[in-house]
Amino acid sequence: MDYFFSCDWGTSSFRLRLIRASDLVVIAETKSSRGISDTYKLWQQTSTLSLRSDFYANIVKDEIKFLQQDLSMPTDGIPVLFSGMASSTIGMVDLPYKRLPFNLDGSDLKIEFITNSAAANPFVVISGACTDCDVMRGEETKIVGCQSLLDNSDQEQLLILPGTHPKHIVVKNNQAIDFKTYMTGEFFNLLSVDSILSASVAEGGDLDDPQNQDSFIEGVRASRHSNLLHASFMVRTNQVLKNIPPTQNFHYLSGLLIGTELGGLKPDVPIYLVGGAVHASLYKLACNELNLRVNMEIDADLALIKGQQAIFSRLTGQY
Ligand SMILES: Nc1ncnc2c1ncn2[C@@H]1O[C@H](COP(=O)(O)OP(=O)(O)OP(=O)(O)O)[C@@H](O)[C@H]1O
Ligand SMILES: O=C(O)C(=O)C[C@@H](O)[C@H](O)CO
Repeated sequence: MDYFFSCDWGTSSFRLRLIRASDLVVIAETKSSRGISDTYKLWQQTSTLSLRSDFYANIVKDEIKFLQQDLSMPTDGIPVLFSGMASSTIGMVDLPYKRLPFNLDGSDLKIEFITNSAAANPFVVISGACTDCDVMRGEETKIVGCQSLLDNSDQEQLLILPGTHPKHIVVKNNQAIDFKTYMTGEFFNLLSVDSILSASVAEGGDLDDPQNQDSFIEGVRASRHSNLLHASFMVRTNQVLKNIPPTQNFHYLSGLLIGTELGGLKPDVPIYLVGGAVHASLYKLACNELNLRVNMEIDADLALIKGQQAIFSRLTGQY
């Protein structure tokens, strides 16, 4: 089998890609807002009608059908590899975590094959990892995909994975040994969409615009010397008292939250930034302002695909 479907089913979005395994080329992809959080709420509203796993599997089947429309090749039988919240308490199946440490080659992560006679594609679910007090689902697969780029030594390296629940993962000797989760992306969303501050922020301003960049850096600086609960209210007073435009305020809030997340990191530990283009620019700017050294930037989508391929090929001996 020279193809696999890569499914990254996160808290807030669903991403499905058809991958050619030999060279990791993305043949087709789709992204929707049918994240696990909304899917779970939807299933609860209709729970008398279907089993949870069937309800989720039907969404995947719909998305494969959608991708199939523009494809000139059959996709029946191609395995779907799931990472992320698909294996969580609110996901398709609830799988136990691998307790840290885990090996960066993916050899000790937990995997489950789901057999569903009605599905044309076998499902393979990669479970998450945990410590005594923290959990991750999805990021462990990305870390496996980063392995070849990391330094296999006893020096600690810090992998920062921005997103809804950013992770700071400590790696050494080819193992992930510790991590911490931050609510940065979720707080950003709650504050900018659901709080009183929503009236004072607007998306859409470019970070390359010097005024937006200055506002972002002002937010990062405020995170160093001011209390978060006080400094976040400045988004409102910036607008009410100083007429700061909402697009600039958006960047101030972003800088404030990202700066708060990064505050307290040790400057001597090399950082590997594993994110998409938008987050990478923001985090690089914040690290620069906080005198933190970014050793390397790694594309998070590619890391995920490489990680899934590595884990699946260990299981099947294929690819
Ligand atoms: N300028 C910004 N500053 C801080 N956070 C942001 C900014 N723009 C978007 N975000 C946050 O980034 C998150 C979305 O990014 P991304 O899609 O990479 O996250 P993810 O973790 O992969 O998502 P999922 O929830 O599907 O797992 C949202 O939580 C959003 O609030
Ligand atoms: O395992 C869970 O239940 C999580 O909430 C993990 C979550 O933080 C993801 O790692 C990123 O969204």
